[in-house]
Amino acid sequence: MHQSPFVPAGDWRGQPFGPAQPQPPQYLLPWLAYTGSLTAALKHLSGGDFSVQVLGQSWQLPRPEECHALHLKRRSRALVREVLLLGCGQPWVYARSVLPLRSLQGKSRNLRSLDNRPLGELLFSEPGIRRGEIELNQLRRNTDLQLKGLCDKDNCAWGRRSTFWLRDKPLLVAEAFLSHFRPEGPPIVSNNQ
Ligand SMILES: C=C(O[C@@H]1C=C(C(=O)O)C=C[C@H]1O)C(=O)O
Repeated sequence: MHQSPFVPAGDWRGQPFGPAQPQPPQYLLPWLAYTGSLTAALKHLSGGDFSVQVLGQSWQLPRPEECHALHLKRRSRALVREVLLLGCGQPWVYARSVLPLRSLQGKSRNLRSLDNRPLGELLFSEPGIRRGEIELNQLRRNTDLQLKGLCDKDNCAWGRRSTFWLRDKPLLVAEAFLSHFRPEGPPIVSNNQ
């Protein structure tokens, strides 16, 4: 049984976080709020030394909070894709995408067989793609798994999630920025990406 390396530590919340909430580190704020393609920004930051490592991609029952976000009935199955995005050979981002069957029909069927092509390259090439609100959360590492170099001492990573609408069908994408990810500035995208 595939175990997910991360689970949400709290509730997903829109921005800005209230003063009583734990605050993300300053250097991550522009990356957590970034509405463009994270893939394109990571490719620029890594000087092109970027790759996707697929941890798992299978038809599953999404988590209750994912079903709620996708307005899915509780017993609906979805294609759950979990990846690590690596920059300069280091794991920079963990991503979990939940793709309902009804969103993977017709022209969107190609999303079923992405392999190690980045989901973002396909989504952001679609002229009609829309992105909903970005919500933030801390994701807690599943300590049953021996995934090294992913979190700081508190076993948590700051993450975000948003729903993409492709041909009016929802896709839920969550990303967590890992301990190796230490950008010196905000996301920048090269002109040719
Ligand atoms: C949505 C994007 O796609 C990225 C690539 C993913 C993948 O290949 O599974 C998942 C989430 C994103 O980090 C993006 O680039 O913004």
